[in-house]
Amino acid sequence: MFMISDNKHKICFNKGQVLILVLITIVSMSLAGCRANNSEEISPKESQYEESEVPITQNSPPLIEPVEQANTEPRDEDLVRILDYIPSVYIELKYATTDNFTGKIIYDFTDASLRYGTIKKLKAVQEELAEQGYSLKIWDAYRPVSAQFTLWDVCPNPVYVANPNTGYSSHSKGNTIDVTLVLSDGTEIMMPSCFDDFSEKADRDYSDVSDEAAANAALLENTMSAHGFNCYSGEWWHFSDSTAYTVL
Ligand SMILES: C[C@@H](N)C(=O)N[C@H](C)C(=O)O
Ligand SMILES: [Zn+2]
Repeated sequence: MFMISDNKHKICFNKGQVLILVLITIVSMSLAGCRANNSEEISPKESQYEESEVPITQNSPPLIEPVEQANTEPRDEDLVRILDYIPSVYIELKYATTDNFTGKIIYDFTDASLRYGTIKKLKAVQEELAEQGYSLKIWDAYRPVSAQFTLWDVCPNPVYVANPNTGYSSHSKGNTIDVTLVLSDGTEIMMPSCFDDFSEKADRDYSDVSDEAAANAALLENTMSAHGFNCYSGEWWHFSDSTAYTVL
């Protein structure tokens, strides 16, 4: 027999009751411990953090991050950000906005990327143009195959959009750009047509545009050509590195 007492009360327990009290105390303490451990694992703060770590979309370019390069020069076939190597170039990716012939956002990234080997050639173009007061302005560079299907759905004309059902656009190989010419301070100049103007003004026969537009288009074409780019006859803005790569 056990007894607990204060000035006014006395409570007596037999051995069985004491044993039950001890068991209840042990079970309560271990349940409290479990709850404490679990609350550490699934605290709201941590679960929110994990959700924000999943921003990758299927359209993201398969870029080689500078950190992976460990201060060494990339390999020619590495897909890298153009601005990391040619910071003076202007970039306005039309398919990252609704300001393109589809009226829709075609891909969800805003970094323009190309093969490093192609960027080296483009850098030489930019330097030569800068000496004359001009700069490149890039409208499109690496383009995922999924984006090509979207463009083809809206404009199934192989002169203006490469058919992804029968081959790949060279944009999806990371060695091709859609580019125009501007002044070094970014001022627009006369060119044969707007981007993706799918009319006769788009081709490289400049006899149907003003002398000024023809001269500017010729300067862009000749400089790109001199540094190893092939100039697509159907679109004055479309250039491919003469070095071939596979689809990414
Ligand atoms: C859609 C246009 N900007 C373009 O790049 N056309 C060529 C032919 C392509 O789709 O590769
Ligand atoms: Zn193009």
